[in-house]
Amino acid sequence: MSARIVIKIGSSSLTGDEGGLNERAISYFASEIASLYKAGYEVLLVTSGAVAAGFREIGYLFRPTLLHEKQAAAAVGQALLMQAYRQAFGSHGIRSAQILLTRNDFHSRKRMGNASMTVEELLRHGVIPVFNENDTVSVDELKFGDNDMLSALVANMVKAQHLIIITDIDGLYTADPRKHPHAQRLDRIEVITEEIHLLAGGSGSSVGTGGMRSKVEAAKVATRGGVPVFVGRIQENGDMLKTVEGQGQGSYFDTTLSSLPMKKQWLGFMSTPLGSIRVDQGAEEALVHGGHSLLPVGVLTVTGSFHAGDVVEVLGPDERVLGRGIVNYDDAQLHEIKGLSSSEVLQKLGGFHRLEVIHRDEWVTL
Ligand SMILES: Nc1ncnc2c1ncn2[C@@H]1O[C@H](COP(=O)(O)OP(=O)(O)O)[C@@H](O)[C@H]1O
Ligand SMILES: N[C@@H](CCC(=O)OP(=O)(O)O)C(=O)O
Repeated sequence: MSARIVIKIGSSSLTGDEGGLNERAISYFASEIASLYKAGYEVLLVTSGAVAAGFREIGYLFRPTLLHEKQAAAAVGQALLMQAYRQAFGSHGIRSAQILLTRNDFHSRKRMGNASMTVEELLRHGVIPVFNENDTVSVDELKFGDNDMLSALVANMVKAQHLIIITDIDGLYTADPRKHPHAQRLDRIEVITEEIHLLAGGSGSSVGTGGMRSKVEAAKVATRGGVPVFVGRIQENGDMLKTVEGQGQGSYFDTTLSSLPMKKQWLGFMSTPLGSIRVDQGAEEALVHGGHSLLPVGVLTVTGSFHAGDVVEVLGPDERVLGRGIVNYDDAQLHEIKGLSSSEVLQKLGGFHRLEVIHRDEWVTL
């Protein structure tokens, strides 16, 4: 199988503050992608830009901020975006296809399976799948918002060899260089620590959404799924191939030593938690560092309404998210047994129940 590359292009690289599509940029990116394609890579594109491309045509003076206005602008702009890519790829003899997804589609393993089969079929026929969020049906609380996370989930779904996130800046700096001109670029990031997260700020332009923060989040998800990530800029002929070969202008994020199997990727990054469980310091230590299961004795508080088998989020004593797991009790039972020792739980519920609240095999540290 030839190497698979997922490329994400942000709004800031495709449009200016005044909106509308920069056709020159699209044809440049298409020719760079065509060079990868012709070199034998399987390419998948995740593109933003629908809202930015459409808002002027609909009559808004600035990029809208209200959900229904963004959705209307995206409905106009998505067609313009696909038309531009279709033409640009077509001039290199390459066909393209549109795939619109929502966060919800990743929650359901069945829908993800269908999306994945469609993508495989397109690739088999040499067609480049072009993804964006399905803005019309995404509701605020379930939106990707920016496409960085969408690109990470797509990269994991297709088991890509690289995720290339193209933006308007040449990588992650020690601070936003628009505000801190002396900031230094980080060329290689082996582990995405809390400090790395703190370096990354929001968007610097009025058309971009997530800024560097959402790119680092996305890099974390992709690298934990075994996909190395590049975040940076391309601007000259041949830059895309150079970037894939490790010579790009930007930051490279290495994969983690033990990448998560698909089941745990789903649990950690795609599932919907139906409640949360706050645990004490000892339980946090056991779960996060000790590789142990969560026992009732460590549970402090329980929120939400869930059944055994559902996904819940686990918080530390300070309410920081520690991870997610599949819970073995429903919320009412858990309220009854929280803080109890194992023998007290056995007395209360009898010996037929699994003792662990979350088994370590069904747990992901985030
Ligand atoms: N530490 C940082 N290093 C580099 N860029 C940063 C940093 N923090 C914030 N940014 C901002 O992130 C912007 C890129 O994100 P964004 O505007 O969302 O682009 P895109 O539309 O490509 O997703 C940069 O232009 C920059 O202003
Ligand atoms: N789905 C939206 C993405 C919004 C957006 O700005 O994303 P990004 O440029 O990746 O931060 C669109 O196409 O306009």
